[in-house]
Amino acid sequence: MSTETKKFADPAGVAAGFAADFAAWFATQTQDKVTIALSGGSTPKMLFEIWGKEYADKIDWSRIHFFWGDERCVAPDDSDSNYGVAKTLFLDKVQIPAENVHRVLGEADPDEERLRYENEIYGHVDIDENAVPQFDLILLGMGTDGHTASIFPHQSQFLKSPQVCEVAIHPESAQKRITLTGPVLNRAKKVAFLITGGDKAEVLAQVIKKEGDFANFPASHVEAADLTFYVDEAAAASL
Ligand SMILES: O=C1O[C@H](COP(=O)(O)O)[C@@H](O)[C@H](O)[C@H]1O
Repeated sequence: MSTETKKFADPAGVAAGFAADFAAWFATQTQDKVTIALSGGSTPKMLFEIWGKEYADKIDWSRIHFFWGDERCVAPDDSDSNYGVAKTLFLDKVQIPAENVHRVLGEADPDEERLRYENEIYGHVDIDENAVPQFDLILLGMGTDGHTASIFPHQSQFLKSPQVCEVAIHPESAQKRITLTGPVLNRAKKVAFLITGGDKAEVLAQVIKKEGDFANFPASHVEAADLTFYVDEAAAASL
């Protein structure tokens, strides 16, 4: 297992740094189909803008199949939709076949969609000997409460779920979400966290140093074979 932390001056540096590493990594991927689960929230927006503007012609997007690590149970045109954000900033700006974009149907019944999305993943992603899907790359973020994907501290049982996806509930808004579970995050060939902002510094330090309250933060439990934290100086202030 290799874990690395890459520090950049600011959020723009994090996005540009990850985009450059991503292009170099993608160039090493020889398989026909590369499977990637995207993160949501605000942090990846700069990355999506960079992909849409600077990498539209530099990456063969048609070889990539995109999924989501988590999605809010809202319509795709809702400003809360993780898919909607990626579509506007990036997917609409690159040459990618519609069938390569595997969105969570946030507008559907969450329990039915959880199962449908699991099957969608099983239909396109390599499966290991224990029936756990193995994405080539999973992008993650982290909330100020240490949640990652939509695995929140009050639903930490999802870190060990036998299912591919679970229906999560946001602790404050009670918004339902569909999230990948811990075993799927940990089975990915490569995981990259993008984390920015001083409000995440204390939690990030505990997650990376495995100190203090780290065990209560779901992000601490991501232990993929190849794990990199892309952080800005503000988030890294307590490292
Ligand atoms: O709700 C979510 O939160 C995390 C962190 O989001 P951010 O806005 O602080 O970047 C995100 O990684 C997750 O995908 C998202 O749905």
